[in-house]
Amino acid sequence: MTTPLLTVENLTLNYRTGGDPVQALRGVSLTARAGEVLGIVGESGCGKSTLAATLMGLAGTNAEITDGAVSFRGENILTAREETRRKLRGKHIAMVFQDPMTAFNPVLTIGAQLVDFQHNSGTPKRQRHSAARDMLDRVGIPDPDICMGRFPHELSGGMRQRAAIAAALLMQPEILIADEPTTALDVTMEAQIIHLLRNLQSDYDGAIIIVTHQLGVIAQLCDRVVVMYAGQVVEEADVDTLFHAPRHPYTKALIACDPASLSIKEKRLPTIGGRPPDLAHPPAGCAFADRCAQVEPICRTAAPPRVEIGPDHIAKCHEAWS
Ligand SMILES: Nc1ncnc2c1ncn2[C@@H]1O[C@H](COP(=O)(O)OP(=O)(O)OP(=O)(O)O)[C@@H](O)[C@H]1O
Repeated sequence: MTTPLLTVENLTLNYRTGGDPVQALRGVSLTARAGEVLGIVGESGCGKSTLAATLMGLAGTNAEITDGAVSFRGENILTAREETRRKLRGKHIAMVFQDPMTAFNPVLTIGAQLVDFQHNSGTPKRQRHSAARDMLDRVGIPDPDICMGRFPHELSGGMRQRAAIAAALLMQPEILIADEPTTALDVTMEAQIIHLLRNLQSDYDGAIIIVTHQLGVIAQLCDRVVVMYAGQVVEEADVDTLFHAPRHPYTKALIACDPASLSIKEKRLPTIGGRPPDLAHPPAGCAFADRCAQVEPICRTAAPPRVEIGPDHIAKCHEAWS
């Protein structure tokens, strides 16, 4: 097993609101290892984006981390000085967002921005220019020289996302976090970006973390998967085990109720009856109990244990063995 690059331990985060705090992350633990693609999947509101932002040291201003650690190569990002965090973000951990426009300044050309993103690299401008051009080529932009002179709005959505991936990769980060990288794209573009990310993975030594609500993206891209529900990790497994031998009733329901969702054409997670709990008042027992087909009385009163089903396979459930 390779050493973890990033370790998240018992991460607990509340959003301060006018009323009771929203408990967006409730004891999240996971690891991302060099050379793997880790998927984080769950329905809207389960805490995926909060987790991704916190991994970048970018939790919102009303977010309060009340417990836990996020360690990159052994250093806790959460307690590091802002300068260290900025360096980590610029050089070691990069992020690609759902809307690639957010990666770029609309009034500067793609080339000017890609050159500028490397300003801390210490290399001369001409070298940065050719590194930018080569990276656009590597992410499959057909005419990188022309693209360098274009403004962001002059590119199609798919090309813009490629350019955003190029921007993220320019500093050769050890961790690439992609938050819903294909959600804003049409099916054809989406397939192309998945293909690109899969190809990148083969010659990338770092870890790629994909945050998505699409099981199809997970199935096509990931080595290992973390399933989140109501601010917690409810199951973690390698991708084959997750799809063929899921142990948490939430994962089972997602997969069983709509096998077609494994196609990337399906943009939504399959719907299962009921709704997740209000994270300002999560229940004492299992957060999934009200929607669970296997619910037992204990599920309503006691928090489920973290059960180790096998190597690298855990499920947080009272009924994980049934
Ligand atoms: N700034 C904020 N202030 C208060 N509550 C917030 C804030 N941001 C997110 N939340 C709440 O925290 C919980 C987790 O939200 P988050 O956006 O991380 O989930 P998500 O799984 O990424 O959902 P989506 O896919 O819809 O973005 C939700 O209940 C959400 O309403």
